[in-house]
This record gives sequence, structure tokens and C-alpha cells, in this order.
Amino acid sequence: MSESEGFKREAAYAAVDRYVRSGMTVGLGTGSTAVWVVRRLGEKLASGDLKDVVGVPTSERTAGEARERGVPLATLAEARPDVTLDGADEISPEVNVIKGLGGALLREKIVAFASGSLVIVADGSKLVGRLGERTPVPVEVERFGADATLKALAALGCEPKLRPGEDGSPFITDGGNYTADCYFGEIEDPARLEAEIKSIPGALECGLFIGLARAAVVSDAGGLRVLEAR
Ligand SMILES: O=C(CO)[C@H](O)[C@H](O)COP(=O)(O)O
Repeated sequence: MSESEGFKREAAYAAVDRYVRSGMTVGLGTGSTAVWVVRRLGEKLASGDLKDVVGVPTSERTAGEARERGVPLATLAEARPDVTLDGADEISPEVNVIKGLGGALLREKIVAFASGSLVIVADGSKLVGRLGERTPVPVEVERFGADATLKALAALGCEPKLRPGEDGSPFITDGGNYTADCYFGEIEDPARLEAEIKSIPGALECGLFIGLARAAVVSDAGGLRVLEAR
């Protein structure tokens, strides 16, 4: 296992151990870090350390992993998550985050918003001084009128790029939408940018998760730590 994979695993295991108790419903994020959350839940359910835990998956990929690991699943209509554990692409000192490079941001935000709390799990490479420093803001875009939506996004001061899928044609999310990666550079006012993006009708949701996370569990060569949101 690579060093960074080891850090992801350490953060995910620590987050499950700290935030998940028997009887809880847990929102299951998407991505290589969230996979470790599912694996830890599967281990603890199999050993009997956790009982009656149900997961609400944010993607088909995560649902598949959960089924393989013996984590029972529910929909949001059936159960409201007590806590969601999910990865991130960038984490600011306030624990605002950019998500969506893994292609599941709309469902991730729906599940996080419906949850009692959102806890981010990540290796230390995701920590930044300011959001936008390294990654674009992904935006899930309705396919109808996508060209017009990309123009409206560009007018906010970015260069939107339609994300390609593996075969070169546009990547399609589980919900059947496009994703536009929008390069803004360092973002001065992420809450305002989130509101501006969401004022565009074809921009279904963006990867700025502002004021949503309660904490981030982060691991790197400096050790494991919990950053509380401020
Ligand atoms: O937002 C996401 C998926 O939409 C992921 O949580 C994010 O991209 C981090 O992924 P990884 O844990 O693989 O680094």
C-alpha cells in the first residue's frame, strides 16, 4: 500500500471508530478514502463491534463496495443519516471543502445536507490555505442546454472544462448529468461563489461545501488529527 493510501486508511478507520455507534445510519461518501470507511464498517459489523448500522450510499460505486463488504444499505427515503463520512479534494482551515473530483458531488451534497452531521476524512495532501488553490470547482450540469450553462459559468470568471469520461466522450454522473470542472484559482469568498454558481439554472450543484462539515479527520506524516469546523 502506498504511503498516501495508508494515511487515507488511518483517517477513515479513526473516523469510523470515533463517530459511528451501533444502531446508526451512516452516509457513505465516494472515492478512494470513502472506500476505507466502508471497509472499516464491514469489518466492525462482521466482528460484532458494531451492530445494526445501515449505510446510505452516495454513488453506485460505493453501493457496490458496501454490498461486497456486508454493509446493509438504505435510501434517504428510508433512513436519515446520523452522520456522513466522506472524502474531499481540498480542505480549508475552516473545514470548508471542495468535493467532486470523484464525480459524485450532487448525491454527496444531498446526503450530507440530509445528515445530522458531515465529517470529512482525508490524507494531509488535501489541506490548503485557501479553497481553489490547487483544484477546480466541479459543477454538475444538466445536459439540456449545457453550452449555455458553460458560458454562464465562464462569465463568473473561470474556465469551465467539460470532464471527459474514459472513452473520451463526456463523463456522465450516476444521475445522468455532465460535470464541468471550473478553474477559478484561489477563491476569496467561497459562500458567495457557491450562491452565484447555483443561480445558474443548468448548474445543478457545485463542489463547494461551505459550512456543511462539522470536522475533518486528517492523517499524514505529522500524525492523525481532528480539525473542528470554525
Ligand atoms: O468528492 C469526491 C467524489 O465526488 C471525493 O470524496 C473526492 O474526490 C476525494 O476522493 P479521494 O478520497 O479518492 O481522494
